Amino acid sequence: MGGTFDPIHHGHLVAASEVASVFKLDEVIFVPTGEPWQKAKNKVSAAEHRYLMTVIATAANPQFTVSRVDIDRPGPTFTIDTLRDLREMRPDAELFFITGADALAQIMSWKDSDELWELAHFVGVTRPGHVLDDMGRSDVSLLEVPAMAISSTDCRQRVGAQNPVWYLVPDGVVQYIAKYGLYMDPATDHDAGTVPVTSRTE
Ligand SMILES: Nc1ncnc2c1ncn2[C@@H]1O[C@H](COP(=O)(O)OP(=O)(O)OP(=O)(O)O)[C@@H](O)[C@H]1O
Ligand SMILES: O=C(O)c1ccc[n+]([C@@H]2O[C@H](COP(=O)([O-])O)[C@@H](O)[C@H]2O)c1
Repeated sequence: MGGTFDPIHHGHLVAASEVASVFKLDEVIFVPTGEPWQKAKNKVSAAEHRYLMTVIATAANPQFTVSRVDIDRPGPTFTIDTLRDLREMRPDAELFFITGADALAQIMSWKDSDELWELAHFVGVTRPGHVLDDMGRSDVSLLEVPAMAISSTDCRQRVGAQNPVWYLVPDGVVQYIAKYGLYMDPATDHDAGTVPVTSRTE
């Protein structure tokens, strides 16, 4: 499952869990984007913060892992590169790409969108406020997941307005946001505080 995860929230986790169960997946790899080129650059938190929040949020589930492929690859993040890298790392795996209704609706604007379908099976999940459409493709599956009307935008705005994000994001992520002072000033860049250094492996 790819995402900017700024921050990761329970909508992401419920969607991943439901797809894993229905499609009997061995593992769900969360892949935080490096530079999400379709989002305003100065409005996205440092990749290390987003990566670490994703690690914290997924730590309790043995089926969930986090990959650095997108944040370690320089330049804008394209899913075509994500899937090629994952395929190289896991040549025997059958890949599924989990995406919400809003992201799926944009897929034809993604880089090399014609070639994406050969690299993975796409699973589009329902998301409150968005229409889920498989674009008539047999290589896209649609899945209704428990409705979680949560967005990262809303979580950031709540922190900026000093409203709680408890139970919208995992507890450890609430604490991480407070520790590094993320999203405190909605008028400025999210990249507040010192970015922790992590090792550059998968
Ligand atoms: N509440 C949700 N239910 C189902 N899918 C979701 C939900 N929130 C996000 N997704 C999906 O998860 C993926 C990553 O989303 P992303 O990290 O951009 O979160 P977001 O909440 O949409 O962020 P933002 O509000 O900053 O745009 C996308 O495919 C998106 O459609
Ligand atoms: O490949 C592209 O051109 C492309 C353009 C926009 C988004 N994506 C991917 O879609 C996923 C969700 O992105 P986002 O911006 O909604 O967090 C994430 O894995 C992104 O890398 C991919």
